[in-house]
Amino acid sequence: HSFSISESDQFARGILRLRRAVEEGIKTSDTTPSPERLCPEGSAFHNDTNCCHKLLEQGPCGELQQFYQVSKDSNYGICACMANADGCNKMIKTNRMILPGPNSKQCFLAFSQGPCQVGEWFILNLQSLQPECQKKLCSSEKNGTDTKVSTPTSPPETDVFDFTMKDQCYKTFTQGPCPAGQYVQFVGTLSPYPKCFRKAPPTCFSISSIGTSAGLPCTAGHKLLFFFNCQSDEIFQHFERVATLIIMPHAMVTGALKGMVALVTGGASGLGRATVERFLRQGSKVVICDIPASNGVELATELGKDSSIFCPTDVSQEKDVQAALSVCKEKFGKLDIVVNCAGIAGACKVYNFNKKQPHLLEEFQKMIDINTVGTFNVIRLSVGLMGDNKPNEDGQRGVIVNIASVSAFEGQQGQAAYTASKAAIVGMTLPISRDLASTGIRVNTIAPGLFKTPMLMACPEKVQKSLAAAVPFPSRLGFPEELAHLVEVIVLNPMMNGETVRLDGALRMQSK
Ligand SMILES: NC(=O)C1=CN([C@@H]2O[C@H](COP(=O)(O)OP(=O)(O)OC[C@H]3O[C@@H](n4cnc5c(N)ncnc54)[C@H](O)[C@@H]3O)[C@@H](O)[C@H]2O)C=CC1
Ligand SMILES: C[C@]12CCC(=O)C=C1CC[C@@H]1[C@@H]2[C@@H](O)C[C@@]2(C)[C@H]1CC[C@]2(O)C(=O)C=O
Repeated sequence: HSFSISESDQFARGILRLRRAVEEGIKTSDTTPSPERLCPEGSAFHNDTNCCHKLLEQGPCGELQQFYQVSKDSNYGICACMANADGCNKMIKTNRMILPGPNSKQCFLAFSQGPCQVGEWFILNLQSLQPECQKKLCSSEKNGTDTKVSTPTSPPETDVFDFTMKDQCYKTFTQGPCPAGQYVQFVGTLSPYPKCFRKAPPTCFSISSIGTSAGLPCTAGHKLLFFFNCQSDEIFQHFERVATLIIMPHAMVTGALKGMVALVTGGASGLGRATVERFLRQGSKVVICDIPASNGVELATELGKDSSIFCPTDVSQEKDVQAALSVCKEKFGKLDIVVNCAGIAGACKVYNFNKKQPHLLEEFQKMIDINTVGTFNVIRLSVGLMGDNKPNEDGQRGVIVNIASVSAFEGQQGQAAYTASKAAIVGMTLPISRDLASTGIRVNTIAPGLFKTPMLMACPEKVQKSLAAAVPFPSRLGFPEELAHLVEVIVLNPMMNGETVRLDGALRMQSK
């Protein structure tokens, strides 16, 4: 028999089959290449595992997929070869060490599958080059003749960084170079040398690409997705889902909005902020409108002054919106997209029979003022600027996306004001789209269900849980990024006009 094994990503399995065949005494033809030679370019065969292992960038450890760990207070390091090749479950054990120092013993936390279990401390002994595993943490007691025994109270932080992408940080959810549950930050230019944090540092952010398991804390074969900004736990939870789902098409960066200019109200928080970040990732410029007390200034600085700008705006005020539009024109020259995310919520019954107190009229008016009048105000003023755009081949000059709520259809108890304010947005969508049709401006509305944003997080935790449990599938709160994805889809689909779309996991809200 001769075997022809393609160099696909199934290569590892192919080799195992070949080996088994050889063991079973089936003769291979003379032309059958050796397993070593079957390894695709960029990988190397390893006898310990019977697999081809992908090669990483040459790091200080040599040829296989490796991690290099250096203790906080010395140059002592260990190379742990833990290439877990596709289709191959075995780990290559640690077999090399770089110990450029005197005879020494030192404690390390095993953070990858090396000779010790993850989470165990081990002592490196230069003479034997064999680590001893210790169930306990290192103490300050002297261990052996030579002395340098660190007493880490937290896992050692590496101080060598090298990675292709910009600073980023995410929580490890599988056993990677940092223990699960800790945050990892990659910095630098060449290879995956991590820094482990117990908590995310205050600002850690940035790339937007899909990585693979190679060298990253994700199980082999899984894809790992990096998002912009990982300041909040929401994003980390998102990562966990990505790891289990393997792919997340809605997070792909396509550059589809390149060259466009967008104005997002309520852009400093929650759904608005996710939309701002997505738009920037997809190549557009963004004017972030939010109230002066928001963190819009810091956000725009963090996201980049060339492509974003914050305008302090109360959407219900004509002069504020005019000022934001002037800034938009001055800085970016035009306006293509408006997303009306600004909004407030609250809960108050129409009459409190215990206190004999009616719903405050000002409260009702304020809700309508911001949610409804604000949305209308931004639309009526911004279409003037959009109308100046040169129409595209479809005659389109701009797109408006409003954010209402499923409350517009199923308002809960205490939601008279909020529901009225959102139902009005749904109601105005069609007539405004008709008003603007001849100018080539589309208007659509999204009615979100329950999304994990500061607005909903303001509810008691018990309420959040019961609200999330009421969502049929997926039975959880939505991620702001999922809403932002729909905004982009609406912007990109030229036939989508005059419509309100629910995004709610089939939720139909109950009375309370
Ligand atoms: N989070 C959720 O479950 C849902 C939210 N929505 C709607 O989505 C929109 C965004 O809400 P979230 O991101 O969840 O809340 P959020 O509270 O995180 O964000 C709302 C933003 O609007 C800003 N804002 C409030 N009043 C403003 C004003 N007068 N002018 C300009 N900006 C103002 C706030 O400062 C804040 O940054 C709101 O209209 C909300 O009603 C709808 C359905 C569900
Ligand atoms: C009324 C809710 C739930 C009960 C509570 O303790 C507090 C609330 C105030 C914020 C409301 C809550 C719920 O009705 C869902 C909405 C209306 C929330 C504000 C946004 C909200 O998530 C939404 O619009 C859902 O469609």
